[in-house]
Amino acid sequence: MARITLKDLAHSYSPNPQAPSDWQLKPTLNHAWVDGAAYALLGPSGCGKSTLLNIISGLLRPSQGRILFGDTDVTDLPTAARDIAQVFQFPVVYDTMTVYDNLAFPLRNKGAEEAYVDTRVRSIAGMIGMSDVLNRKARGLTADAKQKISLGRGMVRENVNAILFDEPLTVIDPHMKWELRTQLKALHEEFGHTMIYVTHDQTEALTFADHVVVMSEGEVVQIGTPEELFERPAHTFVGYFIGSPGMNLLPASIDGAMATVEGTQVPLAARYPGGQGMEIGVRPEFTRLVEGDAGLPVEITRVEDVGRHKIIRTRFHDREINVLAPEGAPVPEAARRVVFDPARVNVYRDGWRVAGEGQP
Ligand SMILES: Nc1ncnc2c1ncn2[C@@H]1O[C@H](COP(=O)(O)OP(=O)(O)OP(=O)(O)O)[C@@H](O)[C@H]1O
Repeated sequence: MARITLKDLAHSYSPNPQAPSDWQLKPTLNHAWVDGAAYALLGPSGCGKSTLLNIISGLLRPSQGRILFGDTDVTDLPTAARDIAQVFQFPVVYDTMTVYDNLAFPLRNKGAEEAYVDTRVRSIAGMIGMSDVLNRKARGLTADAKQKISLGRGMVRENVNAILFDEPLTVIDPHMKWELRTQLKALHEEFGHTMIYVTHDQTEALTFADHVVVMSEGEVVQIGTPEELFERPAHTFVGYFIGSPGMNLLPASIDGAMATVEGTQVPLAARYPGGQGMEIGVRPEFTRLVEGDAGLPVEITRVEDVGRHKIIRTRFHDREINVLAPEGAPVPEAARRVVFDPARVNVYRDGWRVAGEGQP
């Protein structure tokens, strides 16, 4: 296992990049990813997740910068020399081999002793729920089962530098996804591999990873724990992209501990520097619909029942403000204002979070 360092990294598929949009990974990425941690690369389609993963795996050489595993510079090493395991979107299994032999393959390939192979294969088979079918040929198994074998093969070697997963649950039945995500997390906790997991699905990222790397348009906009991304999104993109629905964002002017939105004052929990291009952001979880004269005047446009919660969609001038209310809570007829929990309001300038006085 290894710490992974991205040093002054950038990538363009064009041979002669000029404009910022010519860079698929914008100059420059500098990060050190902790040995033994589980990372998710999360972002919408086209933001550069696979490009970054392919640079880490050695399928792609970066246009600029270096990549280190521990203290070893691997930038010029091919994939085979990087000692990594990979799990792709679609199953990579040998149909004519048994499940057992498929799982054993990466170990035998490295010349492992058969006694060790046997212990390891049985342990992994137990964790992916395939102990009963070890002697069956992979041919004829469902796509789900084959992808479980792929996950098992990715996990079977103990001494890899990292395990890379590229949208590995795409072919898995929705009801199995939850189970496999949970199993992957358990496998990570048990074996402590450095894992990097690419997904555009926030639920997958947030349940699997200790550290979520949020990407947008070729940039890493935040690396944080699921809690940090929820509580303190570093960029409005993170606030909006993560959460269901995402963060409410409103242009505002800021004066000390008071924001003004379309002429209405909104109290903040700390003093902030003012400036141009300011916005406040507050999650629907910390937004309430109230009666009376305090708060932002809104019109309720729709109420959606989504299981344990209700999403109340409201309109404020030309913007939507969403309110999350408990399932059973009535929507008061006379409620025509929304208020925010001041401690949960984040302030942004030009899209980036500004810390209030005394705040992290
Ligand atoms: N071989 C290539 N040549 C040119 N452009 C490419 C190539 N591969 C990817 N791109 C472009 O680079 C950008 C980033 O693509 P990438 O596949 O890394 O994104 P992603 O976040 O993994 O998206 P997805 O989830 O759709 O795979 C996209 O605009 C894509 O069109």
